[in-house]
Amino acid sequence: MIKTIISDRMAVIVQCISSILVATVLSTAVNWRMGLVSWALMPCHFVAGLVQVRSAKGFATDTFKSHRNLISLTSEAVSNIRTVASFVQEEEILRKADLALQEPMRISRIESIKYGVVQGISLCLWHMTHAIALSYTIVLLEKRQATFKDCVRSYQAFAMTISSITELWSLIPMVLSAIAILDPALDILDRETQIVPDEPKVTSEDRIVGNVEFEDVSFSYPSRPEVTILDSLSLSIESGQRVALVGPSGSGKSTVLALLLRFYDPCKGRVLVDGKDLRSYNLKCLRKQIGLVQQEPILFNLSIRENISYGNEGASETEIVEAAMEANIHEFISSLSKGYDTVVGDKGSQLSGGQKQRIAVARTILKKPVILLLDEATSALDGESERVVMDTLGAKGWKSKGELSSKMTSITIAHRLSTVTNTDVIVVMDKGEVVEKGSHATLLAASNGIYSRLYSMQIKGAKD
Ligand SMILES: Nc1ncnc2c1ncn2[C@@H]1O[C@H](COP(=O)(O)OP(=O)(O)OP(=O)(O)O)[C@@H](O)[C@H]1O
Repeated sequence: MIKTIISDRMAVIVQCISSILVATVLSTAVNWRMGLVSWALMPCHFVAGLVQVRSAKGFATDTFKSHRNLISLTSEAVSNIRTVASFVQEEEILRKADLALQEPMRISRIESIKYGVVQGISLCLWHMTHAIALSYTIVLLEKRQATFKDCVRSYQAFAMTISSITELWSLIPMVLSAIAILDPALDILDRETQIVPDEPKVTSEDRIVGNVEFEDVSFSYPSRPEVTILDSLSLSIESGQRVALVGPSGSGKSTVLALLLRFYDPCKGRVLVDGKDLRSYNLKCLRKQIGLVQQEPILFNLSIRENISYGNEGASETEIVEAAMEANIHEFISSLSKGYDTVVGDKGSQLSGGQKQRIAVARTILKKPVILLLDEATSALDGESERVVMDTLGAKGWKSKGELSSKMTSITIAHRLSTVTNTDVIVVMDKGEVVEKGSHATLLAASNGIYSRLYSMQIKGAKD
């Protein structure tokens, strides 16, 4: 609609405006008295048009808002079609869609009637101006203040302005609909990030080694500022260390990763990498050195090769295959008839959860991050595959600051504790605080601890 307005309608709008100007000047040039009448009647046209526009504006905006509910319902239902089908919610979605359409229909009915009445009134006003102009032409003729020829010419020129004004106003509702569509889009485009108002330039200092420190960090999400998620959390991780974050759901584990990636800034305290506050780093440069694999990996409707090399477009075929081997997915890819050229479908829908996770791990391995963040990244893998992937990741090390770091720093979040028994340090979180910290053996030895309780429960569950 915006394209139509800009490319087609704009030309008509310019044409109308120039016709109005030319016709009024022409009418004045032929007979100045008639010209003055044209000018005098012009405000009537505009008042009529203004009334129309005001009614049209409400019409366009309200229906757009009500349709937005329907659009969000439909797109959500389509993208989550399996969940909808498994809960047999098709009828319910249709019912909700029907309900969502009631409001636009009601508004449309009322507004159409209102719009029709207003349109009628303004047309009546325009015809009245015709009548006034014609009556005045007769007066001029009777008083012999103009010849019949000039009266006809001048009146015809005046009549041209009316048709142009009518056409101009009839385009206004369409322009307003386009603005109603454009407004929310521009709102999003104009949003400024609060994270990097003044991004520092990239310096050699921005190359990191991978020491991480949370210094007395407190945090609440901007959408729920009254709920404290992290409460004076302090945590120190050395370069190359493999750390696991465990604890009850909602204890703030993923939030720790979000702060490290600087998706948010802490409300209190500091997050430091190599002793330097995250806020002093060039954000893009910092994020390039941190790899994140999430539980629900985001794959694109592209080939497996393109999905693995996403963000590393320059990677060679050998590097891609190596990454796939390390993520324990090469064998599966090779078994496909199109191999690495297989397209994975929308959001990777043609792959299993574990295959998607391994492709996401391969993508991150290819990125060669200095710090690796795994948020339930291997939860969909069977025990054997998970062990292979975790062992590969645990042994990884990249060149940083000109030296080969022994291992990359990794922070792993896992609910399945068997995933993290081999890590150097296990940090147990509860209600946004670190409540226990140590190796698997140390934490298990404290028989009253949360970790040992969680672990025995999982072992018992597995045996049962
Ligand atoms: N974007 C957000 N806005 C508001 N609150 C949020 C947001 N994301 C998470 N939370 C809240 O923050 C708290 C901590 O969430 P977080 O995801 O860090 O926990 P978690 O320990 O990783 O949980 P899980 O193990 O279930 O993934 C939760 O109570 C959650 O409801």
